[in-house]
Order: sequence, then structure tokens, then C-alpha cells
Amino acid sequence: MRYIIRDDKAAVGKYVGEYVAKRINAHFEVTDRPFVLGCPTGSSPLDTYKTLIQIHREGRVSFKNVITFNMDEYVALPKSHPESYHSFMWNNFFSHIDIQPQNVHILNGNAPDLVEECNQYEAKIQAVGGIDLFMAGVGSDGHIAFNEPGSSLASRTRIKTLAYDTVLDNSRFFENDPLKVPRMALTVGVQTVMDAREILVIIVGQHKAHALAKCVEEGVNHMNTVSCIQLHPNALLVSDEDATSELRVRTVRYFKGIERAQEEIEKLYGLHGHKKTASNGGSPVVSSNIA
Ligand SMILES: N[C@@H]1[C@@H](O)[C@H](O)[C@@H](COP(=O)(O)O)O[C@@H]1O
Repeated sequence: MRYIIRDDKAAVGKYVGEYVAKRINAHFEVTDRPFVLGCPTGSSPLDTYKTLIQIHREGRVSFKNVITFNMDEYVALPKSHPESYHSFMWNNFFSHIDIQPQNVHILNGNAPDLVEECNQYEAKIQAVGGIDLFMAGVGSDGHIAFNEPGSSLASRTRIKTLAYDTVLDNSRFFENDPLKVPRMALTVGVQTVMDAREILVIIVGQHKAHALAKCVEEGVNHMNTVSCIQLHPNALLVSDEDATSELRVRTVRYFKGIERAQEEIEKLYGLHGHKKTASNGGSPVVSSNIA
């Protein structure tokens, strides 16, 4: 995996927003096929969405031909509830860009048949040719989407019961009352994320330091599902300095050194060595072996 460290949350958002815009624009240099973006909720991606909105306002990126799939949604929380992930995405991102509403996909936690809803979601992802770039945040227990500790690393979109740690973490959005936090969610699976052509994980804050250290320095483990990205050929992790606090100093130095080398490569060959020719179904080809 590649791992980029920035000073603080705002700098992470700026980096990731610029990165995603570049990926979208690079995609349309070689194909007319829609760009398929996986989207997370939570506080971690907020600065990224702000950056993307700003870039859009400056006319540097368009979402007209972008299709999105969100990672997860609470079960039985009305869509119109201010803390539903539907509300979050429209309030913080989609209402401010030129995305076509029919291109937005968010799981329906109020569907009459939740299993069917999850199966259909997987089918819809397949129907558009898979996800080009899946952005993700991470829970303090290391979960990716709502894939709580112990989730199968081969899991697909399904119903999940939330871990108590997650209920407590998310109670900050529900008047600090854990009893108001939904106990279940629909979530894409670990394998659904892994099937994306690229994964970008945002980790910010000292409370994520343990999950980050386990993800970077330890093995792949279902108790820290974000660690699955070690098995992905094209994964990028971006964190702030606070989140590095449980990493070894030498690990931090190592990845900062890699970043400097990567910058040299980008100057020579463009974004991550992506060749600007159509192949692989029109997607830019990753030719750098730095990741
Ligand atoms: N299901 C979401 C995750 O997708 C998200 O990554 C996590 C972290 O949230 P935050 O970024 O607010 O810490 O929150 C929820 O549990």
C-alpha cells in the first residue's frame, strides 16, 4: 500500500480531494465510461468533500458522468433523519456538485426486504462495471464501512449488527445518547471494497492511532477489517500526524521517504505512473510499483 501523512485533518482533506479530482479527470482522458466512486460518511471525509466542492466550483472537476455508491446506511432510520447517511451525503456533498441524482446509490435501510436490497446493491455495482475508486474512513475499532471486528474478509453487502464501541462512537451524532443510535446497518462487505480497482482510506485523529498501527504494522486480521487493504494491489492510506502516534518512528520515516520518491516519479511520468493510453477497459493503467 501507499501511505501518505499530512500535518492535520484539513491538509488530509485537501490532499484527498485533489487526488480524487485528478483520478476522475485522468479517467476521462482515456474513456467516456462513467467514473464509479465509492463514498464514505463520517467526520473523516468531510474536508475531502469540502475540497471537492471547491474544486468543482473552480471548474476543475465535473461529476456529471460520475456514479456513486455509498458504503453503508443505518437500518430503520428514516431517510429524512438528519443523521441518516442519505441526509449526510446530500447535505455535505451531492447538493453542492453537478452529480445526476439517478447516479447516486445509497443503501435503503428501510427497504421491505433488506437481504434483497443488499443483493440488488451488489448487482448494481456489477452492472456499472465495478467501482473505480472506493474511498473509506475507519472506525476506532478498525472497521471499514460497517464491517465490524470479526467480519468475514470475504463478506459482501449485508445486514450488520453494530459493535458497542461503534454505537458509543456514533452517539456523538445522536445527542450523546447511545440508546438513540440504530443497532443495525446495511453495509458493503470487505470483499465489495476489495473488488474496487483502487481503495483510498482516510484516517484522522489520535483515537484512530491504534487501528492505524495495526493496519500498517501488523498482519491482515478480521478483528481490524481495514487491514484487508494490505492485500489490495492499489491501496492508498492517508492520515494526519495525530493518527501516527502509535506507529514506530521508523515506519513513519519509511513512508515519508517513499512519498518523496513517488513525487519524483510523478514529475517524470504523471500521476502515479498512469500511462495515458486506453487499455484495461479504458481505465488508466497503474505502472508504478511504488505502492
Ligand atoms: N460506518 C461509518 C464508517 O464508514 C466510518 O468510517 C466511521 C468513522 O467515522 P468518523 O470518520 O466520523 O470517525 O463511522 C461509521 O462507523
